[in-house]
Amino acid sequence: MGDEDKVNSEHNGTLSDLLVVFGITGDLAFKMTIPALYRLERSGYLNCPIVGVAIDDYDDTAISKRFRDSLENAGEHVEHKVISALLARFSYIQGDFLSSSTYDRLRDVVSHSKNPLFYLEVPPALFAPMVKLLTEAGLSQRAKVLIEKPFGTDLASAKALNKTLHGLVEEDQILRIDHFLGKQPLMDLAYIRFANQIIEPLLDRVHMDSIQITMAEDFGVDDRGSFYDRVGAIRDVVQNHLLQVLALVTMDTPLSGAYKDIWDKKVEALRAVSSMDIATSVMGQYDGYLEVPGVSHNSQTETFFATKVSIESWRYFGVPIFIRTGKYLKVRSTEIRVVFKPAPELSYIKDVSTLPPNQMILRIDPKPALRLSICSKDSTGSSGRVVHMDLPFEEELGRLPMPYERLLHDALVGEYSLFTREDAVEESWRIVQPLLDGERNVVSYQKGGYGPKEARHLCKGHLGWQEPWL
Ligand SMILES: NC(=O)C1=CN([C@@H]2O[C@H](COP(=O)(O)OP(=O)(O)OC[C@H]3O[C@@H](n4cnc5c(N)ncnc54)[C@H](OP(=O)(O)O)[C@@H]3O)[C@@H](O)[C@H]2O)C=CC1
Ligand SMILES: O=C1O[C@H](COP(=O)(O)O)[C@@H](O)[C@H](O)[C@H]1O
Repeated sequence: MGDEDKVNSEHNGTLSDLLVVFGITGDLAFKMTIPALYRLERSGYLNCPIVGVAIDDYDDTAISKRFRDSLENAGEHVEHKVISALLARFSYIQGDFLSSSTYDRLRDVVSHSKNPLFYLEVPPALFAPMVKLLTEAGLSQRAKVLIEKPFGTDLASAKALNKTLHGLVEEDQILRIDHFLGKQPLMDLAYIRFANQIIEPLLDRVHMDSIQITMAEDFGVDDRGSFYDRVGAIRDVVQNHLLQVLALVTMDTPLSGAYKDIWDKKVEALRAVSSMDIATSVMGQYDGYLEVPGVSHNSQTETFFATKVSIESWRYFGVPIFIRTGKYLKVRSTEIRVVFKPAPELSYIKDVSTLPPNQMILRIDPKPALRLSICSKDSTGSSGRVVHMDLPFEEELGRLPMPYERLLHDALVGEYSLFTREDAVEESWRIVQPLLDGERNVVSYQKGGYGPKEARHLCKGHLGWQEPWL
């Protein structure tokens, strides 16, 4: 976020002059939105009034306490000047989201705004009814509506939700959030790819063996049992986060930096991805999951998922993409790993075949960084070995904004490239849909490893899953 972002620059979206956060007393607001707004205030990026709406009665004292508790929980050092400025621009409206009187009360504030931004961080069942009530109240004409995930629960419901919303507002008034897209390394990925002659030309079937995308978590579903048990890993993180990651790794160069051009290329990339197949997928459930409060005693929900997909394009034909994610794995790590084909085994460098092939790793979490693993020769002997060239982002490139800080800022200033269009959402449901329809075979796995052993076979003929780079 640079100074130029403070004004509506080349981004061609709308500069919002009011932010209304529906669900300001909720869990997501507590964990993410309030800290993000605080950071934006501290950086001087907030220029408009903010209204929070929820059902409980909150007076100024209760709001102030909620904000301070949230910031403390986020480990934020609270500066008096900053929190005072944030609270000064904040007001609270109490009301039921399903009652038209709430929107009548909101009208007074919204009538002073040319371009309001309505952020719906509310239970997903309320997305459509709330946009309808906003529209009936005459509040949506010049507004943008920022919608949390999940957007649908399968292809049919995502299409139905899109259809309902399109009956109320235009597609370009809707911004769908996926917080992974606000992670700095994923935003930098396009730059790293397209600004480097030594990287982009190598990302093709001639040079690449495969791509591995890993999102490993070393914790379980904890207190989210009843939510997670209805969702599972595929809906929770694959359909959205990991397919967005895949689109960013494989998309072609957008025609320009305009968000619509970027969206076009991402959708094109997703359209080329094969639908996932149960035969080349593994679903697992960690031992002890059934004892988590809120989880059904005979649950078949997957807490681990691994799969292989392919891309129907001249460029990537024959390059398998391996994707895996799971709770209670050995480490917390999210990374993209490009495995290159081995160098030819010439008599001059015979031992190169004993070394792992070159790899390029983009670590998204924790500690974003880029690594190139190359084969070199040990100066004390004649044998080869693998060495790493590492670029730690924060040290080299400066402070990284948190995803919600970036996304809320972008939504406010009209930079929409990090949001998701209807066709991208529907394409990603299309890709996972066979897994939702098919007969599921969920195998158990022990905590602290890398999921069920069955997942290892997926990479047969390739390098095999690599231990994440930590
Ligand atoms: N929590 C998380 O970590 C994440 C959540 N999300 C998504 O964000 C959205 C919100 O999730 P989360 O914050 O966890 O949900 P919560 O249930 O914690 O919060 C929902 C908010 O909406 C309010 N609310 C609910 N129903 C009504 C109503 N009829 N009238 C007025 N207020 C109402 C709640 O008020 P009250 O508290 O008083 O009931 C609360 O402020 C969901 O779409 C979720 O999928 C996405 C990623 C992560
Ligand atoms: O959306 C979700 O993402 C988190 C992981 O996000 P991260 O930014 O902390 O890596 C995941 O734990 C959660 O189950 C899911 O709902």
